[in-house]
Amino acid sequence: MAKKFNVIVNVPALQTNTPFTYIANDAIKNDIKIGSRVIVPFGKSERPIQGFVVGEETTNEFEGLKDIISVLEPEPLLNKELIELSEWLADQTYAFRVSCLNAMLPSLVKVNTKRFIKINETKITMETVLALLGEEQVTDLKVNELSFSQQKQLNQWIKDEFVTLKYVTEDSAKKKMINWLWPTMDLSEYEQEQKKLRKNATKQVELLNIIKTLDVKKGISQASILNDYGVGRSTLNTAVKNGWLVRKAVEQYRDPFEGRQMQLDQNLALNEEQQSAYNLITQAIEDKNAKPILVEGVTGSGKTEVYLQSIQQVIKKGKTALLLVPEISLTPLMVKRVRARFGTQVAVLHSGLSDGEKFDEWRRIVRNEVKVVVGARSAVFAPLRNIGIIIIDEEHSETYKQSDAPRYHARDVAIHRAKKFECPVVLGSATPSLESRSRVERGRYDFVKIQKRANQKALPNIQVIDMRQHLGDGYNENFSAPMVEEIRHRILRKEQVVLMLNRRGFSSFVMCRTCGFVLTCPNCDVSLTMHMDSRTMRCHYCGHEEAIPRLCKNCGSDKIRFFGTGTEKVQQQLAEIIPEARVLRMDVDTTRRKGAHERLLERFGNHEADILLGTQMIAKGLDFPDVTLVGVLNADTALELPDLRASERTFQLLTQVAGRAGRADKTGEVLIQTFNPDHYAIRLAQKQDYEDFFYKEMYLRHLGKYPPYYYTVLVSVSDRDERQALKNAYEMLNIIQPQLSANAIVLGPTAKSISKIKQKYYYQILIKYQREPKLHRALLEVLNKSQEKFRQGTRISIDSEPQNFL
Ligand SMILES: Nc1ncnc2c1ncn2[C@@H]1O[C@H](COP(=O)(O)OP(=O)(O)OP(=O)(O)O)[C@@H](O)[C@H]1O
Ligand SMILES: [Zn+2]
Ligand SMILES: [Zn+2]
Repeated sequence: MAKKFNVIVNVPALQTNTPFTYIANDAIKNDIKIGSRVIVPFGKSERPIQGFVVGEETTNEFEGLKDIISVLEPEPLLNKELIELSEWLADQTYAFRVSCLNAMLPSLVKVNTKRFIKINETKITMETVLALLGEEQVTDLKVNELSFSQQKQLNQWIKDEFVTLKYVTEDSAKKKMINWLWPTMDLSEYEQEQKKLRKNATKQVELLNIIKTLDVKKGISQASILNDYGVGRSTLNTAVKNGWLVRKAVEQYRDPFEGRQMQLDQNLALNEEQQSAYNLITQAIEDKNAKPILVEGVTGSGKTEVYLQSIQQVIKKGKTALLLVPEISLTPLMVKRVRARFGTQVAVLHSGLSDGEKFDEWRRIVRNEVKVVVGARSAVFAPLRNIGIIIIDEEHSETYKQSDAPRYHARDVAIHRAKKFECPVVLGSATPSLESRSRVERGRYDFVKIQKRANQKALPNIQVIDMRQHLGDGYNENFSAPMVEEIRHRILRKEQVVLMLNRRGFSSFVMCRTCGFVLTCPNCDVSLTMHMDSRTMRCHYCGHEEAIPRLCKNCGSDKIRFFGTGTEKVQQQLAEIIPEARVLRMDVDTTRRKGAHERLLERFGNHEADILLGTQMIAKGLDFPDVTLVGVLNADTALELPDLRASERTFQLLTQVAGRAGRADKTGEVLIQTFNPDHYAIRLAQKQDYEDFFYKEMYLRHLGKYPPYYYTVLVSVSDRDERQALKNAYEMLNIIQPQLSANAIVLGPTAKSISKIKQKYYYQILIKYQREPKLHRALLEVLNKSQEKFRQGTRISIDSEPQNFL
């Protein structure tokens, strides 16, 4: 008996939350599991498209159902738990189910449908068809590229059945296959073979001698025989023909750590505070308690050591662990530390990997070959089974919130998954988000503090330099006299310095020096802004995101300049003031190439430089024992932003970067240059008093009716026709408003801060609320409406807990 499955189809134009039912015939029904990717026919044309199996259908109705064409892989990339999670995620983030499923998978996994022309050679010759259309069109038909006369002729041929259109699907997820060779005979048989050879067949003899040394079970890669042993290709082929060796293509994982050495290390003995954090976590593991635990530990308090030992405990129990870090390519040190403890049991997922590497790491996880996954935001969907702990390091980081649909926060997803697995979620930070810290107050999270540094030293002393008074006493606008003096001292003492140029709030863009091309958003008429945290170019208006280019998109030149980082200029100024200082610059310009970030840090660690000069990317995670001075050149660039979290972000950044000083035996010092020395975010960062900051900021949020006192949701509407945009915004308001109580605050519809972008007008509605039980359904209705509006050209998006309201 054939089976039936419910499939969510991947048609971008048809954003749906409802699955369609398909039949799985006897040949494939046993290969299909919940989570499998399948190819199914869709629509009138029965175009083959990709879909995700989300459930089995058990009714007896087969009428009118179509067959599943094929299954894409024997072991599904998603499992039942993740399929269920996608349903929850769609509901929580007001996104369509298929966007959630796509967001969960590594980017490589996409299926493209191609059309080609099949020629009926009894009626028409291949030459005639090729003459009209050309080979490219015949193998990959793109009707929109044909002239009208070509289209007309083609349509006639189709009618006359001279040709037919066929579909092929191409899965972009490819395994890497390599040739492998195994010996087939035993030693005496090889001796026999050798005797049969002619005297001058020296190459064959040599090869036989190599074969005799091979491990029968393990075999050897063809590449190794050719390159390491210098065997000729034809000699090898003859050997295979003679039956001396058997050759097979085997799958090989692409290893993101290829060629890098790994030194295993050992547990450190925990100090008293670390021990109590560890005890709280391991107790929760024992009790299967999924209540999140906030670990508020000052910089350098040894939180990482606590994570590692907790993970070890989980592995001992035969379970797996998930460790999220802000954007892992920025914290290679963290990956190194995890791998030093757990070796090859670790898989890594982040945007710095190639698509192929990501795909392979993903499959290692699917096949239960790893125990620990370290990754950035989207790694929260890693298909680990039997999870025993989820840790979110630097839990306050804004990179955990995705700005495109599905607009999820990794913390919320982690908490949801942890409930399923009955395991603890550990949120770690020196400066927790207000959201998390306030949940501690309300008893929703457990809480433990680590107040002392692991080295038992005091936190570094922080001095604030009022730049209004020091303007002109230094050498230029970036360096005050005290800053220069302190840097000189360190260089004399052969200690190291970290200098940060705060770029938050500055817009940085990319220009080609050869042709002057500026990278702009494909949707809007604005230049894309560089984001160091996610290493992408982002459009601030539509949320479009793409990789930072290496070559000019216009002329292909590699002479690309990144404007606005300012670090280059500061580096020149430093060279004039302190010519003897050796400076390493770390910004998007110097870290574009894969692994460059890591190499720079390694060189700094080896004392190949005295000063590490960089943007925010140096604020997190660095742990260098000889850094005794941290200088912040400009603390306040972000304070002026119309962003409700401006103070919180500034406080977090300053505390983080200050924490890079004095982490080992030597005492650390921090200098902060600012034009706003009296601002509370700067004063409290100077005291490194998170708790004080928390209460002060909570008070202000309370006054302004902002998160975490109020929940927020932002509904945005855009259209080419301004009246349509506004009209639709009101229509959405009319769906939402009647469902709200008098306590909710509705702002808008108002035009966005830049209201017209590339012929499109933007309006938004912001809702602030505390308890509105009917709001959720109203927003789901808005989502449903958005599908209908999409066809009419209006775009509607819903962002729950937006990161900013601009
Ligand atoms: N129990 C311990 N005994 C000795 N050294 C320790 C201990 N725990 C941690 N350390 C060392 O202290 C330093 C700081 O630890 P770690 O980087 O884990 O702190 P952290 O809290 O994660 O810091 P941050 O939040 O600033 O990145 C590291 O060099 C680490 O090896
Ligand atoms: Zn845009
Ligand atoms: Zn160019």
